[in-house]
Amino acid sequence: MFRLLGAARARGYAAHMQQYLDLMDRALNHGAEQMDRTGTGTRSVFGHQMRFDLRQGFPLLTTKKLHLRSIIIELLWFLRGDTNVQWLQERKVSIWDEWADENGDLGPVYGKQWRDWEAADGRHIDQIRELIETLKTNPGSRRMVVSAWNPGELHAMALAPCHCLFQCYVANGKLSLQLYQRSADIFLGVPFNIASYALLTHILAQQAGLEVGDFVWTGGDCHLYSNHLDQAREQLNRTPGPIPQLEILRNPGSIDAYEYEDFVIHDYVAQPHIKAPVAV
Ligand SMILES: Nc1nc(=O)c2c([nH]1)NC[C@@H]1CN(c3ccc(C(=O)N[C@@H](CCC(=O)O)C(=O)O)cc3)CN21
Ligand SMILES: O=c1ccn([C@H]2C[C@H](O)[C@@H](COP(=O)(O)O)O2)c(=O)[nH]1
Repeated sequence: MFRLLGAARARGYAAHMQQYLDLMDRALNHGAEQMDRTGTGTRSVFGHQMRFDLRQGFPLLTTKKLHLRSIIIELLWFLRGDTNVQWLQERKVSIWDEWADENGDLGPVYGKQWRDWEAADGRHIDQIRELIETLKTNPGSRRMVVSAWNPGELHAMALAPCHCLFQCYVANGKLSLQLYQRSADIFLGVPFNIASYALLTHILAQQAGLEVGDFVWTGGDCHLYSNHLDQAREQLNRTPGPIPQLEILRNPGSIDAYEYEDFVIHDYVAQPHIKAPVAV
């Protein structure tokens, strides 16, 4: 009986992360060849959706080893409202270095827009605090949207937001979250983005006293860079492994009090890392 349940869960999970490989396969074999801002060239498709039932487990890619530490620290950095890479560098996370100026600044990117959106009338809007308040007091709301896409400040950002908007939804005590990602680097960025928003869903659910539901990933321009094609083929030859599980060791009582050490991933058995250059 337990063996059967385990097998069913593994099959469910294989379907879980198989969705990522399906997107990769679609771009590789049916994508349009495009030139892009970075001068690298891509194969891209427009419009794609994946759905991860977070009760089955945590959607961390097993067909290539991922550095979960960078993902957790980056999310905590967004939640701090921080937009300077110094805090990341002090924690040995270098994924934003290429885009920072000589002072480490990225301009008013995610952290700024999430925690301190400046309105035309001078108000400062903490979208994350307001979201948690609404999740607690009016979970049926259809307006639980957080946007990093601030057209008035795009010119000052080192990179326009890729994961630019998300919406929350509560039914039967379960929190679901859908992300709209306008531009998606399938090989490097997307595995990070899926894990990051799955983690955010767990954190928001904990703060609002809810269970987790689905994380829905919706992509706009979904592309494989031309210097990631061999790596993609290698990954497509691999089969997803069993589902890892996330444990949050304590409830720190506030969205602002999480620490890296609060998160533990269990049963993460991944195939070897595959290196790929990032397009700047
Ligand atoms: N072209 C491009 N793709 C991205 O995914 C991306 C950007 N640019 N610019 C902004 C951020 C930075 N992000 C990044 C940047 C680098 C890696 C990267 O090099 N990942 C390696 C090692 C990661 C580590 O050091 O932990 C990987 O193999 O996943 C991933 C995401 C996501 N974003
Ligand atoms: O979280 C992220 C951040 C960035 N990306 C990728 C998507 C694109 O390949 C580049 C951004 O270039 P644009 O010309 O601004 O679209 O970075 C990602 O996948 N995930």
